[in-house]
Amino acid sequence: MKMQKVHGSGNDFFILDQQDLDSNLTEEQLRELTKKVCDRTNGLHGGADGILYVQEGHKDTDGRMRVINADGSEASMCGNGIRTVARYLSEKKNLNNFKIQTMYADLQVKKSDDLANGVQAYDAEISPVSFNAADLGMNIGQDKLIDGKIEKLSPTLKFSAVAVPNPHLIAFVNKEVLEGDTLGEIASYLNDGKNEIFPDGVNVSFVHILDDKKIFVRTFERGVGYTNACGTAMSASSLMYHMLYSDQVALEEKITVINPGGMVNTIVHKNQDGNYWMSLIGNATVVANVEINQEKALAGNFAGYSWDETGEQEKYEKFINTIKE
Ligand SMILES: N[C@H](CCC[C@H](N)C(=O)O)C(=O)O
Repeated sequence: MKMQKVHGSGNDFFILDQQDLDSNLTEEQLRELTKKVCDRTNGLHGGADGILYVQEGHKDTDGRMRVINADGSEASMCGNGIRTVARYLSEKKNLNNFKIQTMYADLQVKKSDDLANGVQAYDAEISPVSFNAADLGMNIGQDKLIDGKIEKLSPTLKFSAVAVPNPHLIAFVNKEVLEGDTLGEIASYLNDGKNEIFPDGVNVSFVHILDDKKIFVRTFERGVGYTNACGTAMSASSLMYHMLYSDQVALEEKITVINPGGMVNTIVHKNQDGNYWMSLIGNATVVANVEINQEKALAGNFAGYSWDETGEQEKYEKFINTIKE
């Protein structure tokens, strides 16, 4: 079985093309394989944040992406991941501008200018966007939450909840709170599988405004925990930045989003129907091509796999060092 180890802004995944399977996987096997492969301690070569499962897409698309989190749960979307799947399909089918089928939408993706030597980039549509509690799986006694309090979570912080379409809870904070433990405490509670506010969990992000049109986003992801970056979270945070600080950033203006794993650019759009959607532009790095015995991997036995590095990771790290200066 072949896979690619990839990342977008340091949010790392294995891409598994259904065509490369030794034998078809049941739904349960796909979840089990993901949990075993992604385990940071006993997994494949240091594990990953999830598996991006690629299949043939339906009409008017050139592929389908399913997102399986490291804990085996399935998500409706992955912003960093879809850029890497866009690159995978672009190179496999010689495409530059096409659509990828996801759980709730066929999303436009296109190759973007390299960010630096050897750092390829793609531009992905992030949509649909909803503020409705039902789309968020949120129970707070009201239908929307935009810059409002959830007293049970914090007496001071104000939150916004938006589905893109996976669910995000976002708070704008100062540097001290950004770097503190509050994010992990709130997110661990909301993803404990027992709380009544988000019974199905939620991705939680703290956002700190660095400068005009420049934000830092730190995310604790549903189904994973802290990640280097979360593409849908950075897109959702950019939308809330525009909505709550429209004096700083208007529609169609490029926002620079810094995260622990690197950076992306985002643009907030509004279509004729008045619906928001975002562009998420950032790296799509292939770290290595991997070959492993499928049956062994399903049993969590990773002896004897092949790991063929592309050399792109060191070019990505060189690029990151330039933006951190
Ligand atoms: N953990 C997310 C899915 C992965 C999203 C993230 N990796 C991204 O880049 O958008 C969820 O359960 O909704």
